[in-house]
Amino acid sequence: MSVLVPLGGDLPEESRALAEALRRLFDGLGISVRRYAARRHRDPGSLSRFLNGTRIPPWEFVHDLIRDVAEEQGRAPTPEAIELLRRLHRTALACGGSALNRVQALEDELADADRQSMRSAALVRALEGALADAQHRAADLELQIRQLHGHQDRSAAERDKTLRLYEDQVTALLRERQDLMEQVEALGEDLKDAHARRVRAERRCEELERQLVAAEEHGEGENPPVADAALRDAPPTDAPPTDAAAKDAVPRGPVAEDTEARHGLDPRFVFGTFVVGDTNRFAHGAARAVAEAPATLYNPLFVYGTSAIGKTHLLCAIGHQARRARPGTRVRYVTAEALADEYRGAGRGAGLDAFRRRCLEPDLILVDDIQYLPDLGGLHEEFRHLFDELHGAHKQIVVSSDRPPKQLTHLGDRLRARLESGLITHVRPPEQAVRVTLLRRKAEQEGITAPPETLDYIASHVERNVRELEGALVRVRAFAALNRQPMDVQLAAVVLRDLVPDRGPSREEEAARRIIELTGDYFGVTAADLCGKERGRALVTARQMAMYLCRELTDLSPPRIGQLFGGRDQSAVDYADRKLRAMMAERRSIYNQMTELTARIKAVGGPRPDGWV
Ligand SMILES: Nc1ncnc2c1ncn2[C@@H]1O[C@H](COP(=O)(O)OP(=O)(O)OP(=O)(O)O)[C@@H](O)[C@H]1O
Repeated sequence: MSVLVPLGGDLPEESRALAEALRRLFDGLGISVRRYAARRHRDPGSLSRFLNGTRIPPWEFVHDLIRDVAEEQGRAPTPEAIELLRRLHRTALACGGSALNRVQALEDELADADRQSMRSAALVRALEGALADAQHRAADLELQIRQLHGHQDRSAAERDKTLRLYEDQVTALLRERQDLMEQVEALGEDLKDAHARRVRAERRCEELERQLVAAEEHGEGENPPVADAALRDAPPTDAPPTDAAAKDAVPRGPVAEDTEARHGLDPRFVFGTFVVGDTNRFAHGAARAVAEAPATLYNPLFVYGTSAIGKTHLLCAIGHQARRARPGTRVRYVTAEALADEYRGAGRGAGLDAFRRRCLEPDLILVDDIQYLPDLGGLHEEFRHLFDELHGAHKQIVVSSDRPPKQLTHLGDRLRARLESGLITHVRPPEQAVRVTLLRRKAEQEGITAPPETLDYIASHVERNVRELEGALVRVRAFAALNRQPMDVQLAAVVLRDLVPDRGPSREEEAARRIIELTGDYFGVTAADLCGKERGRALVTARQMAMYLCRELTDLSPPRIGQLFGGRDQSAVDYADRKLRAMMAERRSIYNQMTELTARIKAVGGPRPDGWV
């Protein structure tokens, strides 16, 4: 029988809930903690801590336990049971508060995103194969048809004869060709969807990797849990400290967190922190009007523009303001991608009904990035019906996209017509004055002291994307700190040289490219693989080695190296550096490979002036 350890009274509720569920599962095994620990080669002490809620186990442990119990009882675990425990586990980690919990949660999430990315990649490959097959077959048919027509063209007498002879065949071929063309078109659409999904899954992986690196750095050596409240009440790192922001700011703390989780609005994105200029004044005005009087003026409101110019910010600001103006307003912010996931998970019958209820519940629904809404065999039509019902019930709909409705051809004419039926506003990349204000704010938040001319310089060189703009400031500051130099325009110019396009590759860049090629040759993969997104274990290690070598053997900055590796972030390069150092110290095989590879690179010779090769 299991040894039941009493749950501690002062544990966070989430850990208690998880521990209780684990204990119930464990009871299903009908053996003691000690025997189970021996069977699974685990420490009985930590097993007891998992079961009494004083430590949160890794997800693999929970998963193993589910499987063992199911085996013991002779039936497979239901997906619902697994999903329920998964949710409990995530919640417990999120509320656990320690840096270790956060790292673990991120690792779990990364593994999920990784699986999703691999599934999408496999789907893309399968669709590409099917599409190529269909196209070949269509070309084949075309040839056959032309040959038959050729027969017919020989002479009038012969044509009549051959026509009769081949008529059935030609008709059959034409029909098959028509079917194939339709198939090709459908496959092309599916492929586009799969590509988009894959890109998003990869972006998610990269984002999670960055967070993981940051969490690992932050949590190095840290084991004692941070107080829950302290963690949750901490202000967001980039919350602007302006008066306007403070006035608009959404109250934080456990209660606010709970409601944020439900309506999905980012607490930082309020009107008070939105900088208005000529390029977004109209969109901002429309957004304010909708927030003050939902479903009266512009319904739907459609906001479009390129990446990172404040669309999500505006959508969330509408949501916050509507809730503030009319407490009790039910708001929901959702990305098209999340909506699609929900639809996919809903299935048919009761699941679909629940999905519809959730969508129809809010008084104000904000759908971000509608261009990513896949059809999934019916979602476009479903969304159209939901749109009609929401609109008919005088509920406000706000939609964002990277292009105007006219160009959203894949959504179909009827859905597009609805998106066009309200007010359409275009947000353009911010002008210089707005960019400078954004930089000044960012500098204030981050405690960066930079002369105005440096901010002007950065703003005039990074024009199209606010994320990149703010990233540039952070990079200039980091570079200045590392080199103990003032943040003047000359230094900014050096750093931004890496970011500003239209330069031919420098000698250093050529050297890095050579390193990438030679590393690829060494591991039997191409340079494109190393700079690509595939994430097999062997490929990841090879990629990290190449990054490490670029860092060691060239003078390129980490951000520039990241860019050469398919536009990766500096954190990926830093992570590769740390990981490789650790691996070389621990594994002789890696040390040997690095030595051999370095020798090969040096032997081949290269363009670097100081003679490294
Ligand atoms: N005018 C602005 N005022 C204040 N912050 C802004 C403004 N424009 C963009 N930002 C900031 O830039 C970042 C990116 O903006 P946001 O996420 O809203 O972009 P987006 O247009 O939705 O991009 P994407 O299409 O890639 O999702 C956010 O931190 C946002 O607060």
